[in-house]
This record gives sequence, C-alpha cells and structure tokens, in this order.
Amino acid sequence: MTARPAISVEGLWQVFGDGAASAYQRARDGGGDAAQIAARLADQGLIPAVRDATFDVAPGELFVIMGLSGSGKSTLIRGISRLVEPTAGKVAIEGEDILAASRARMTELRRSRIGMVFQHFGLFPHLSVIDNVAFPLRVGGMGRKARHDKVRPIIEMVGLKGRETAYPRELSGGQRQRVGIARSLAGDCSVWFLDEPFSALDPLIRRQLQDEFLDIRKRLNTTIVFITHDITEALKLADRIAIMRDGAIVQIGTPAEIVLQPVDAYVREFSRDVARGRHAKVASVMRPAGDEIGPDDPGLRPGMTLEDALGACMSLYQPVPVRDADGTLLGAVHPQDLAAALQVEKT
Ligand SMILES: Nc1ncnc2c1ncn2[C@@H]1O[C@H](COP(=O)(O)OP(=O)(O)OP(=O)(O)O)[C@@H](O)[C@H]1O
Repeated sequence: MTARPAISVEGLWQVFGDGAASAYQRARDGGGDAAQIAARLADQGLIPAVRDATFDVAPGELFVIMGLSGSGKSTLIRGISRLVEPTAGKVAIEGEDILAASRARMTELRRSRIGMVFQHFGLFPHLSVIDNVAFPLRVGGMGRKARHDKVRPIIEMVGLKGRETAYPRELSGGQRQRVGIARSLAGDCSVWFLDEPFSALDPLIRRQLQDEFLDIRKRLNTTIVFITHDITEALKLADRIAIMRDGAIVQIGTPAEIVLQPVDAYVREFSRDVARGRHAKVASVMRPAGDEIGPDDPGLRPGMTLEDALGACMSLYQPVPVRDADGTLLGAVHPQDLAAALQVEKT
C-alpha cells in the first residue's frame, strides 16, 4: 500500500477575468477536453492560468514546478495553498480538503502546518531578524524567551548567527531570503511552498543556499513544492519535476526522465543545455539483471552519474552488473544504453 499523499491536486482550474466561474461552467458544459475548454475561455477574453492540474506529492517529497514565464507556476502554487480561490478542482493537504476549510481553519493551517516562502517575503520591517523568524511562534502564543530559545538554532542553521538583532533593511537580499526560510522552519511546517526563493541571488550565494537547503531538508521530513526557472536548480533539488506550459502540466518525472525522456520539444528545450550525464543516474537506464551479463564488473552503482559509469565501461560491450554498496546485484546496464542516454541531441 502506498502512503497517503501529502498533497493531492485533482482537476484544478484557475480562471481569471470577469465572471470566470460561470464562464468556466459554461465552457465545461460545452464538453471536450481541457485544451478545448481553455480555448473557449480564452476566446471570451478570460485567462485560464491553470488548466486541469492533477498530481500527488508524496510525504517528504521535493516536487519542483518549472515552466516559462506566464505558464502558471505561481498561480498553481497559490491555488494549492489557497492564496487565490481556485475556479474548480480539489486540493487535499495531508488528507484535509483545503478548499472546504473555513478562513479560521486556513489561518490555523498556515500557522501550524503549511509554510510559504515567496519571492517577496513580506518580512516585517519593524521586527528584528529573531522576531521575524519567531513570528509564527508568537502568533501561536509562545512566550518571548521560549520562542527566542527555539529559533536561535534555526537562525544559526541558515547562517545568520550574529545578525539576530538586525532589521531587514540592514540585510542583503540573500540574507533576507534566509530570514524567510528560517521563519518557515520555525513554524514546524510539514508542507512547504516556495516560489523562486533563491532567485535574484548571485550564483555563488545561490549554490550555497541550495546546499544548505538540501542539508536542512535532510534533517526535517518536510514535503516541499518549489518553483524555479533554473533547470540546474531543479535537477539538483528535485525528487520529481512538473513542467508547465500555458497553464497545463505537460510532464511530471524524475530529473533523469525529464532530461532523458522529454515528452516533447518544449520539455526538451529546458534541458538542452544540460550535459545530460552530469545529472542522470545509472538507475535511470538500469534493466532487470538477466543471464546476458558479461564477465566484467566495472563496479557500477545505481546512484552513479551516466558519465562516470560510461567512463568505467569504456572498452566494454556486454551488459554489466549494477550492485549496491554490499555487492547485491540490482540490475544490469548495457554500455551502449549509457552512451545513448548521454548523447546530447543537436537541435
Ligand atoms: N490575478 C490575476 N489576474 C489576472 N491574470 C492573472 C492573475 N495572476 C496571474 N495572471 C495571469 O495568469 C498567467 C499565469 O501567471 P503566473 O504568475 O502563474 O505565471 P508564472 O509561470 O508563475 O510566471 P513567472 O515565471 O513569470 O512568475 C499569466 O498569463 C498571468 O498574466
């Protein structure tokens, strides 16, 4: 049995414009698939910003949403966290029907379970770093000393130790983003929505924050939905990636699937500049082990990159075994498949 999804989204639509709800209903009653319904809405001057989005996010999964500007990423994440009221569809977070929740219940959920880090963090300018970070605890009724004690290690974890008493205006952009991240951590949220949290940072700081983020994530078992424009960031962070185009999700897959098996030219375009083997792993081309395995064992592991694996199989032309660290046979890989998967298509 699979575990209950942390987030379950079904048939979600977000239509903007006057009379969106009734126009959606009429368009839907007219029949046809999501693309036809969306086209009918667009003909009437409405904006179908999210079209029929359906997906589950597993507990503890880091789910990345990518797509060109205007493809509906922010609107999707806002609908799921109910910052905007979806036009149609269902959203359950940890089994709870979010769209049926009262305003008071939503406030409580945002305080206790759902964390949000958006591009403009909305830090309180009149509060110091420590009070900004501890704000969710204050709202939750915790005393000043207790909440300061609780958030100090979090502030240290995001690299802001020593800046506890600074005000947002005295911080750099990257430091402000860290305050936002720390504030979400302080809330002990089990589900976290992040909309381009590392954008507008220079590459060095960005990589550093990504590493810290992965580190923090390992320690907490938070479910994360993360928007980024940056394919390298997506490949580095994601368990799975959803690619959006014109409001629709066109592919959901592991980083290796997105890079190695794009469903169309639009998805392929995202990873065009990625040296495939840098990110794709041996596991993505591994097959069940059969009796065709050759005599050589170059020591492949499922987590090795294709590039490293191919390097180890240079002169081999028969399938080779893939083993775990204990030496248990997990599957087989043909050196040819490694090479094919690595090859970047010329466009
Ligand atoms: N409140 C709104 N009213 C009307 N249209 C909106 C509203 N919010 C978003 N849109 C439209 O919905 C579409 C999707 O916008 P959205 O911000 O979700 O895209 P995005 O993929 O997050 O873009 P970006 O990467 O540029 O942030 C766009 O056409 C946008 O203009």
